[in-house]
This record gives sequence, C-alpha cells and structure tokens, in this order.
Amino acid sequence: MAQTPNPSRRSWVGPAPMPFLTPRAPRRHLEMRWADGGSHASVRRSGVGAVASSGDGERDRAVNVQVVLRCRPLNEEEQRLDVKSVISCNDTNKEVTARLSLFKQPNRTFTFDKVFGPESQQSMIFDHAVAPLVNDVLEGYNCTVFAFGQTGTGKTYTMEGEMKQKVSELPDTAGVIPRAVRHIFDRLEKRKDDYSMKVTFLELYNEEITDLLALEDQSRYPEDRHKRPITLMEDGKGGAVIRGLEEIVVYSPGDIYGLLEHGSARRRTAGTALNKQSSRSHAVFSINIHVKETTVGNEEFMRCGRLNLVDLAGSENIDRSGAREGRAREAGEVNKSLLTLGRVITALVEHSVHVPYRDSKLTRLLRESLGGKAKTCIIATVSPSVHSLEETMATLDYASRAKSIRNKPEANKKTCKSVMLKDLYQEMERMKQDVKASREKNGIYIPHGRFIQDEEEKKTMREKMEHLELSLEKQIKEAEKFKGLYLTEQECRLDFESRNKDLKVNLESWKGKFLDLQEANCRAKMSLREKDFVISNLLHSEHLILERAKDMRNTLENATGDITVLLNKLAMMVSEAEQVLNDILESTLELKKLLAFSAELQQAGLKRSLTSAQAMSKTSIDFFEDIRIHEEQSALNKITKILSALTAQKTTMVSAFMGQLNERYCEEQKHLKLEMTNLQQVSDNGKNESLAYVGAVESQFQEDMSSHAQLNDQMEGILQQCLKKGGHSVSYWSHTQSSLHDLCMGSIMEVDDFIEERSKENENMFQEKQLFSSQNDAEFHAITSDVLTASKNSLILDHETRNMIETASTTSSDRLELLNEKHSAGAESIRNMANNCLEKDYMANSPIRHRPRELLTKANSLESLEELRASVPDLEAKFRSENHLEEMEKGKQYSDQRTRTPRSPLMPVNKYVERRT
Ligand SMILES: Nc1ncnc2c1ncn2[C@@H]1O[C@H](COP(=O)(O)OP(=O)(O)OP(=O)(O)O)[C@@H](O)[C@H]1O
Repeated sequence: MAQTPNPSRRSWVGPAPMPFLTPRAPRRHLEMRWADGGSHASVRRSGVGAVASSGDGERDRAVNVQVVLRCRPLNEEEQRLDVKSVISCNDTNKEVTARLSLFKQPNRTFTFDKVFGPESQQSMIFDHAVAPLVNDVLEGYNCTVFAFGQTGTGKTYTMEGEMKQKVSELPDTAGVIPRAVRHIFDRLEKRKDDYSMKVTFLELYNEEITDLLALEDQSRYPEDRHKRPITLMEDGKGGAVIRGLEEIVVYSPGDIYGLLEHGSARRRTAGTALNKQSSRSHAVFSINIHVKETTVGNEEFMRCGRLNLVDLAGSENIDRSGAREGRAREAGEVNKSLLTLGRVITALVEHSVHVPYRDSKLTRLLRESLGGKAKTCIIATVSPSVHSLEETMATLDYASRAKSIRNKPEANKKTCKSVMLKDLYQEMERMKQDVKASREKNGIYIPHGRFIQDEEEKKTMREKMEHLELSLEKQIKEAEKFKGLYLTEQECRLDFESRNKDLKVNLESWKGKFLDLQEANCRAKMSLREKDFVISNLLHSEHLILERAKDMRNTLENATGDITVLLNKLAMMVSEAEQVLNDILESTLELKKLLAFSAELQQAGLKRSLTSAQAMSKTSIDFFEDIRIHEEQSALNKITKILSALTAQKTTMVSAFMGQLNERYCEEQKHLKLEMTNLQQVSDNGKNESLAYVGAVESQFQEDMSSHAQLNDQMEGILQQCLKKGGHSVSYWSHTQSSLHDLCMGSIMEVDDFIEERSKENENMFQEKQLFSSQNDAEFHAITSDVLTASKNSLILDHETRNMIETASTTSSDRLELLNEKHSAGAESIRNMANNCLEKDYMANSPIRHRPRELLTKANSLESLEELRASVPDLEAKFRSENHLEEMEKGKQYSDQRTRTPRSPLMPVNKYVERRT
C-alpha cells in the first residue's frame, strides 16, 4: 500500500486529498485512511482571506505593517549608457536617500523597517524580512508578503527569482517564494509535525481572476482553455471568497516548484521599454498549511495558517514604458487597481471611516492583509536610475505611508479533528447518495398500467410543469428583473450610504470649521476694537508730539539767530587777531632794524677798540724801547763817571789800589753786565708780553667779530621764524574762520560741540602764542645777555667802546622790553577779546538770551519726548484689562491657532506698531 498518495498522481481537477497527508512513512496510516475515506469537491471555496480566519482565538495587539525597501542595481543597459544613480541606501540606519540635489531640490530621506541596497542578496531579503512571517504561518497566522513598485524594479525577481531547474539546493538567485517553501518544509520536518499542505495560484488581470493551476480544458477556443473566470464573493464577515479556485495538495518543495513554474509560465507578460518580460497581472500564490496538534485527552486539533505571496503588476508611466493601444489600456487597468490600493493605504493611514476596499478586486483580495487580521510585510522595490526618479519618489512616498497601517493579527481558530472529519464524512455521504440516486434512476422496473397512468400523470404533470415552468420562467424573468433592480438598488443604497457617511463626515468637519470661523470672527472684531483704541491713543500722542515739535522749532529759530550773531562776532575777532598779528610783524621788523643798528654800533666800537689797542701796543713798544735805550745810556754814563773817578783815583792811588781797583772794576763790570742782561731780559719780556697782549686782543677781536656775526645770523633766523609763525597764524586764523563758517552752516545740534572744540583750540592757540612769546622773550633775554657780555668784554679793552656798547645795549634792551611789553599787551588783548567772545559775548551774551545747552534742555529733553510716546503693549494691556479679554484668551488659544488666517487687514498697522515699540 502506498504510504502516501502518490504525488505523481496529482490531478488538476481530481479530488484534493484530505488534511494530514504528511508524506512521512511512520505516520501515514491515519492520513491515508482519511485520504481513502472519500473524495472532496473538486471545486471548493478558497480565497486569500477565507481560511478559517474568523476564529475567536487569541487576539494579539495591533502591529504595524512591516515595510522593507529594496533597490535593484543598475542593469547592464543602464551601466552602458552611464545612467546616473540617485538613490543611496544605508542598510545600517535603515535609510534611503533620494538625491534630489541634482535638480536643485533638497535631498529626501526615508526610513523603513529594513533597507536592502543594490548589493543585497536574495537570501538576505528572505532571512531578514520574510522568514519570521513564515514561522508565524506555522503558528496558525495568515501572513502576506507582497512586492510593489514601478515596472522593472525587481518585484518578480524578489518574489520568484530565477529558478529554472528543480534542484534540491536553491540557487542564490531564488526568490522569496521558493525559499519560503523550503523553509516551511524544513521546519515541519524538523518538528516532526503531521501536516497537510495545499497551494493555490491565481492571477488578477483587468479585474478578472484566473486560476493559474487549473487544468487546461479541451475547449475549442484556446483563449478560453486556461482562463476560466473565477468569482470573488464576500464571505459576510468582511473577508473574500473565491469560488472555483483549484487547491493542489503538495508533498514536497519540488511539487511546489513545479506548480510555480507551471503557473508563472501562464502568467500574462509582455515586453515593455522598461522590462523585457513585464508581468501585466497581479499574481497571488498561497500556501495553506494544516498542522496537527494533540492535546491532553488525546483530542486532536488542527492549526491552520496561510501564507500569501503576492507579486503585483508594476505601476508604469505609459509614456516611458512605450505602451500603445491595447497595452496602454492594460497599463491603465493596472494603474487603476494600484491607484485603488494607494487610496486604501491612504484611508487606513488617515483612519478614514470609509476604506474603499470594494473599489477593486485587488484590494478586496488584500483586505485581510491591509488593516485586517493577517501579518503583512510589504517589499517596495525601486530603481536607482535618475530616469525613474519620479516613479521612485511615488513608491517611496507610498511605502513610507504604508508603514503606519496597523493590522490586528489573530491566529486562526484551531479546529477539532473529529468535527472536521464529521463534516467531511457528511459531505461524502451526501455525494454518495447523489451518485446512488442517479444510478438507480436509470435501472428501475415499472408495471404497464402504472406506467400508462404514470405517463398520463406525467403528461398532465408535464403540461402543468410546462405551464408552471412558463409562469415560473415569467416569474423568474420578473424576479431576475426585480433582482437586477434590487441589486442595482442595493448597490445604489450602499453607494448612497457610503456617500451619506462621507457627507456626514464632511458636514461635521464643516460644522467645526464654521464654529472656528465664528470664533475667529468674534476675535477679529475684538482685535479691531483693540486696534481702534490703540490708534486713537496714538493719534493723541502724535498731537502732543506735534506741539512739542513746534516749540522746538521756535527754540531752534532763536538758536539760529544767536548763531548768526556769534558768527559775526567771530569774524570781528578774526579781523582783530589779524590786526594784532600785523602789529607783531611790524614790531618784529622794528626789532630787526634795531638789532642791525646795534650790530653796526658794536662793529664800529670794536674797530675803534682795535685801532686804540694797536696804538696802545705801539706806544708800549716805543716806551719799552726808550726805557731800554735810556737804561743803557745811563749805565754807560755811570761807567764813564766811575771810570773817570777811577782814573782820578788811579792817579792818586795808582800803585796802592791798582790791584783792588782792577778787582773792583771786574766785579763792577760783572755786576753791570748782569744788570744789563737783566735789563735786556726785562725789556724782552716786556716786548713779548706786549706782543702777546696785542695778539690776544686781536684774536679776542676776531672772536668777538665772529660771535657778533653768529648773533646776527641767530637774530636773522629768529626773525624768519617769527615771520613764518606770523604767516602760519594768519593762515590758521583764516582756516579757523572757514571751518567755523562751514560748521555753523551745518547742523544746529553740532554748534555746541563745535564751539567747545573751538574754545579748546583757541585755548591751545593762546598757549602756543604764549609759548611763542615766552620763547621770544627768552631769546631776547639771551641776546641781551650776549650783547651785554660782549659789551663787557669790549669794556675791558676800551672804556669808550664799552660805554658805547653799553649805551647800545641799553637802547636795545629798552626797545626789546618795549616790544615785549607791546607784544604782551597784544597777546593780553587777544586773550581778553577771545574771553569776551567765548565766555561773555557768546556764553552770556544778552542779545543771545540762552546758552546752547540751556536751549536744548529747555527745548525738550529726550526723556520728555519719550514720555509723549504711547506704548502700544501698555495700551493693549489696558484695553484688554478694561474689556476682560485675558480670560477669554486663555480658553481660546488652541482654536485661535487653528483659525488664524494668514492674511490680516491690520497686519501692516500691527507690524508698524511692533517696529516702533
Ligand atoms: N536585485 C536585482 N539583482 C539583479 N537583477 C535584478 C534585480 N532586480 C531586478 N533584476 C532584473 O531586472 C529585470 C526586471 O525585473 P523584474 O521582472 O523582476 O521586475 P518587475 O518589477 O517584476 O517588473 P514588472 O512589474 O514589469 O513585472 C529582470 O531581468 C531581473 O533579473
């Protein structure tokens, strides 16, 4: 006996095996018994959301739909054309960034539950995103994995992958479906569970469901052979039921791979500009698993789970995919169903009252998986190409929104095996009876009379039946008509109900908006009154400020008159200063003349002293020469007298005193010679001394001459300096005058500072002038003392000269003192005039009534002006407190934020007031 139904016997239309046909040797008896126990209807109810999903089993908490993103690598064509990649994936941070900076827009980054970049392998997608769901299926949950994205981005590659031959080892390119199948079998084997597994594979094309696993019938029209439409119905509990879908029992992964290959080959594909083999339909591959569980008391239960693997048709930009005519219509249908899917996602994310599941078959099929009781994983696929950026952004946006969909996964109710068997047996029994009845009907014997009677009855009955049939047909037609009407009406009613609901929701929201607007209106009115209050106060302040401004204008006019007077006075002062300077220049010239005269006098005196000194030295020389001659003569006379005396004595004392006389003569001669030498020496000394004295007098004279010349030069230099400084003073005064003029023509506010500066500058100038005059004084004193010294030196030589020099010096110093006095008097007069001008005439001048500071202070201080300003916040606070607005404000902040309109007629006024404050 075969231990398990022979998998090769699998029939496309034959009875599907009973559950628990685990293809495992030691456990097969029981399952076989079930399998042999009867047939099962070849056409059964099935559906993505129809498997025992209505149990009241353990209710899990709501969980978000898992959304993972996969970006495929650039394909060969794109690489050849050097197409730019604009998508970057950060698997670690689970982020995808669309580099919109190429289009001068900020980059956009999306976060998903998992991100798989272009280098990601098929196994990674399965291990990280799908395997946990597959495990949940074995625990009794319904789980759905579906891929969506633009056409050609790798949905089919991700879901099915490349799996051409049925090898035991999966190739690296195998997709989610073969890996899920392998995983399920591995797990069941490992746990040594009893199980049965059935698969379905349907295609949804142009809103028509087709069974991709149905046996091809022998219909004459090839089109009809494998495209028998299947009905999608509601199960009354919010789920969908697919009537007529083939469920194929499978025993090994190989079985499933075969079916998958067979079904995939029948899927409608077409070559598009974006994908050579583009799937033009949505495909749903479902695996139903029943696992046996034995509980205490040997009660056997069945845990059932379903895994739906959905490969959606690609959304396509018809222009770019190059679809034409029929294909364009087809693409339109695909896009329409995907659009409905998008609307369902939006409605779920926004928690809308109405979710438009019913708008397309795709959303009806996926109802349980989106916002229902299933666990769902969405694989969004994108292309990195810059040319697909628009579609990629749409996919990323939808995928990102889909993350917020919340499902309430619920495990399927475990069914008691005996109950299930009972149901099955009952079904089998009913079918057996059917078969038996039809068999018996063909072979029963009936007597002739009874047969004729029966025939007549039958005839009557037939006539009646025909009549009835006719009336029934009529009634049926009418009923169908009514049914059609009823259905239309039902549809209309449903439509109206849903519209009514929408309208009610809209009405509610409009009511809310109306209330908000009413509130905003009240607030706007109040705000207007507030602004009126503020504006009237502002106008009052403006009036006060105008009055003050008029006062200030008068004060300023007075100040302008005063400044004009002041200017005139300054001009007068400048001319007086020029007069003083001219006086200084004149006195300097006089001084120069005096000094020249004094120098001439000194020169003449010195010349005279030189002449007298020369005469004196000549007289001295002559005198000493005379003395020397006189001395010699007197000595010779003495000698002659002595000799004559001696001769007389000789005569008397010739013999006695001859010796003594001779000795005495010698001694006397010696003595005389000594005296002569002394006299000669004295005479030489006197001569030398007189010569040295004459030389010294001469050199002294020369020195005096050169010092006089130097003094002359110094005097010349000083005079030049005086002249220069005088010129400088003149230009300085003229510059001062022009500056004063310019500055006075400038701002009135600057007059005060200007005058202060001028006063300081005048002070400095006076100090300079004083310094200058004191320098002049010192120089004059130095000259005088020099002259006096020279005069004194000359006095030593010649009294007369000295007298003359003294006279000249006295005259010079008298003149100088006179000049000095005059100069001091001039300086004093300038100072007095300046003082008069600055302190008396200007600061306390009677016609000028006020000092500038006084004028300013009296006019209006800044504080007094500030006092006039009306503070808008204070005014608002005053208004609010008077009108008890604060209380109202507190409770209405929220609505205020909502109802605040961006445009406000008072906005410019408010802004102006804010700026002012
Ligand atoms: N991650 C990937 N690695 C390598 N090749 C890939 C990848 N994704 C897709 N491809 C290749 O890109 C091409 C298009 O992929 P596929 O047919 O799966 O796209 P699709 O999204 O299903 O398109 P359609 O919606 O038109 O059916 C295929 O040749 C496939 O092999």
